[in-house]
Amino acid sequence: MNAPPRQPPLPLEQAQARLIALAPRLPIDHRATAEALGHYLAAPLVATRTQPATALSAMDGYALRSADLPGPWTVVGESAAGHPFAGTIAPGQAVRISTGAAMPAGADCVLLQEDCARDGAALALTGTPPQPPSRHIRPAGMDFAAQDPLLPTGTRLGAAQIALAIAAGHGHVPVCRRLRLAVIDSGDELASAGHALQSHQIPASNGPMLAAMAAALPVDVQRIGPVPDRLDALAAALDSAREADIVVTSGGASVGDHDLVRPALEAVGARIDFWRVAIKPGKPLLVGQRSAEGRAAPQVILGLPGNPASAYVTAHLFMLPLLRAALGAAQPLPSPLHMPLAQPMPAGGGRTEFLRGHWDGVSVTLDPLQDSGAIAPIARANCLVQREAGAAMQPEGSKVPIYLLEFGGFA
Ligand SMILES: Nc1nc2c(c(=O)[nH]1)N[C@H]1C(S)=C(S)[C@@H](COP(=O)(O)OP(=O)(O)OC[C@H]3O[C@@H](n4cnc5c(N)ncnc54)[C@H](O)[C@@H]3O)O[C@H]1N2
Ligand code: MOO
Repeated sequence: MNAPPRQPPLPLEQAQARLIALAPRLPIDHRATAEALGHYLAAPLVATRTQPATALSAMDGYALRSADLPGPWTVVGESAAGHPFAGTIAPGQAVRISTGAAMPAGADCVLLQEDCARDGAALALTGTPPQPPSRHIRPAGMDFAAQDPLLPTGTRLGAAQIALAIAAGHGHVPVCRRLRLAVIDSGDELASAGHALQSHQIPASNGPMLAAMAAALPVDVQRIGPVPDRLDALAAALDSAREADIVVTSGGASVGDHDLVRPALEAVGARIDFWRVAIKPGKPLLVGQRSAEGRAAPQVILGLPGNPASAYVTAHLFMLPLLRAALGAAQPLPSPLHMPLAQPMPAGGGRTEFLRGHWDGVSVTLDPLQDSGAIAPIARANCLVQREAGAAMQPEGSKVPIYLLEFGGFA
């Protein structure tokens, strides 16, 4: 049998760009805005209304004409939030006004109630008038005006973006449909969580970890496995994942006799796009694609290494960016912060590394245990620290690129 030509591992950025270019674009759906949390806008958000639609008071007090300062005035009515004053203010008149209430016609000034005294309908200035007189007025369109572009395509909808879309008049927003992700644990040594273990077994922790990482995105996860190290079993697992937009496997991606993800992919007719990336941990990462009848876009299969830290790091660098790209994110890749080291960082090796670390808000400490098979360090880390291949030793205080991890550390 001819061995496949062995390409050198791809540089990280090249591998990420190739994977993102394969991301299946999902059909667009119009979802109720209040239910679109975590989705990405599939079109720019444009205001359909003006906010505020009319000038409002920002404080509780009295609306009046600044030309009449320093008073006195006669209070002729009230403007409360949702209940505007119907008339027009004439010279010498004032209207009781509350925060968020419409400015009456003719008024151009709000006097704080703390700066005046009222006796029946008589109102007198006791403090300092506002400077400028319009200080406590929110003009019409202060926030946005109808037709204003508010958010670009690819913006993630969090709480504030949902508030803006609702305020801008969008009861529904265009977003992709939810993504279908299949996560396959593979390895003869794996047992499902909760099962009694023999000494040669370990709990299958990667699948739940990867599903949890995807949970913040609009993704429905199908968990498969643990699947034994047999070609037919892996091919059957891949077959049961045929409806998924994206399949993520963990384990069996390396060069051992029982590393069968690659042959299984070939057995189910997938095309391997690339295998191996020059990063540590995570080198044996595998990317393939398969087309199927009735499928608009080929399914992407991402084979992550089995070592838990390798799976965790590659899920941050590849799985989440792939999911975000498929969901229409403008910026699918994570961006680093640059933070000072609390300790010297030893020289780099032959691959770009992602060390498990802890940022305490001031500086970054590297975890003493960097074995890619260790789970405790990924659970206490709140950041990944990037060290370039061949980097010289970096002294304490040097700024290094770090990637913050959600739910990281003991916080
Ligand atoms: N001769 C070589 N050996 C290895 C190489 C190499 O280049 N030459 N690469 C090493 C690197 S780097 C990595 S990373 C690992 C990855 O191997 P696999 O992706 O084939 O993973 P497995 O061998 O199946 O498992 C590795 C390790 O992880 C544990 N594991 C697997 N799945 C899970 C899971 N779902 N939950 C928890 N733990 C899991 C598994 O028990 C093993 O301990 O290969 C090196 N070898
Ligand atoms: O690249 Mo492997 O992921 O070092 O352990």
